[in-house]
Amino acid sequence: MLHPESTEISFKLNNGVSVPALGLGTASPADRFVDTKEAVKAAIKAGYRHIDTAWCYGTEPYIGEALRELFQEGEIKRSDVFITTKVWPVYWDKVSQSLDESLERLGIDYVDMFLHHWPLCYAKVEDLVSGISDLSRNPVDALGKPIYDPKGDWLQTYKDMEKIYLDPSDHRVRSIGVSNYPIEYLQIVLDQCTVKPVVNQVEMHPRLPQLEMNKFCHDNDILLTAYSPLGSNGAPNLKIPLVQELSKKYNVSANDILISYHIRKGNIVIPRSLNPQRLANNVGFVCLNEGDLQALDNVGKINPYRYIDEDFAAIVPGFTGRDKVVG
Ligand SMILES: NC(=O)C1=CN([C@@H]2O[C@H](COP(=O)(O)OP(=O)(O)OC[C@H]3O[C@@H](n4cnc5c(N)ncnc54)[C@H](O)[C@@H]3O)[C@@H](O)[C@H]2O)C=CC1
Ligand SMILES: O=C1O[C@H](CO)[C@@H](O)[C@@H]1O
Repeated sequence: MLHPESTEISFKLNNGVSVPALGLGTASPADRFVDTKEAVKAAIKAGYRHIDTAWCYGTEPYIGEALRELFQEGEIKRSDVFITTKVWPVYWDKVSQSLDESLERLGIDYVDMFLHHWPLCYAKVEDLVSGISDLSRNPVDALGKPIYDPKGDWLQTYKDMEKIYLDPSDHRVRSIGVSNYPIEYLQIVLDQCTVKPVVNQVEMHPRLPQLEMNKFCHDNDILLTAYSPLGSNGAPNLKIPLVQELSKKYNVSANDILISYHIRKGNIVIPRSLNPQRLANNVGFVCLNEGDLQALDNVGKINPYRYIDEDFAAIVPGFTGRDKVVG
């Protein structure tokens, strides 16, 4: 049976904007920031039309360089590519400034999707102005404990994003959404804000199937974006026995199974790779059947496992703040 490639599938956000289902993740390790530029170029040449980044990743300038060259070479134009960036909790009350910094680094004048990265508020630290250092991104005290802003209000960040989105003279964002919001926080947004988030970007894969979140979001016309679909560093999810089994059954890569799992459920997915060959080879979409999807959900239904569960996140319901463990 013929299927489109994952790069050819798109969804409609609740504000009517179209989003390619497959995006390129760009939380590259610090020693490979520079390789992000070639990865973006390779991804675009492989058919990707969606790039996920964030102020805190430090990769925006490299993505910007790639885009500039792609535009100059006539490979794509700005409107052909969907760009997401995010506001980090140190900028919880400086949303407009964060957006401007991201746009400048990316070398573009609007983003397609602007997300609130985490519903928490960090304190500002002195070296913030000198760039994205570890401390400016994740301020900690002498004991290594996260320093939150006692006056912080995470909902204020979303409300400030709304103001930008709703201002008819401000064209910097085409849609706004959230990330790492538990259901109870999404409900607060639905009750107290005007603009419904277009997505909630959360960790999601067979070991963390997010079934309740998936139902809540789809019932409320919010898409999910699955981050760390391969299990983050080292791609441990590729080794899940059922994923291996399905890859044999459908004669595709394990990567294609993990990506198709989300797209088949109507969700966006943003795997990361800096390897041009993998980027080109891993765009196969498999129309997994209901039984396959349920079996994949069952992998983590009873004992869900988060790969991204950092110290600072412990104050967000559902996160424990334990150190990251790559399983
Ligand atoms: N909103 C948020 O808080 C978060 C968002 N993200 C976003 O999601 C993206 C994806 O998540 P990540 O945690 O980066 O991990 P991921 O689950 O995409 O896995 C990346 C790892 O898999 C490896 N890999 C990729 N393709 C492979 C293949 N075919 N075979 C073998 N290994 C392969 C990569 O080299 C890398 O080590 C990020 O880059 C970022 O854009 C990630 C974490 C948190
Ligand atoms: O997006 C993100 O990436 C890092 C981990 O890779 C995490 O802290 C943040 O949410």
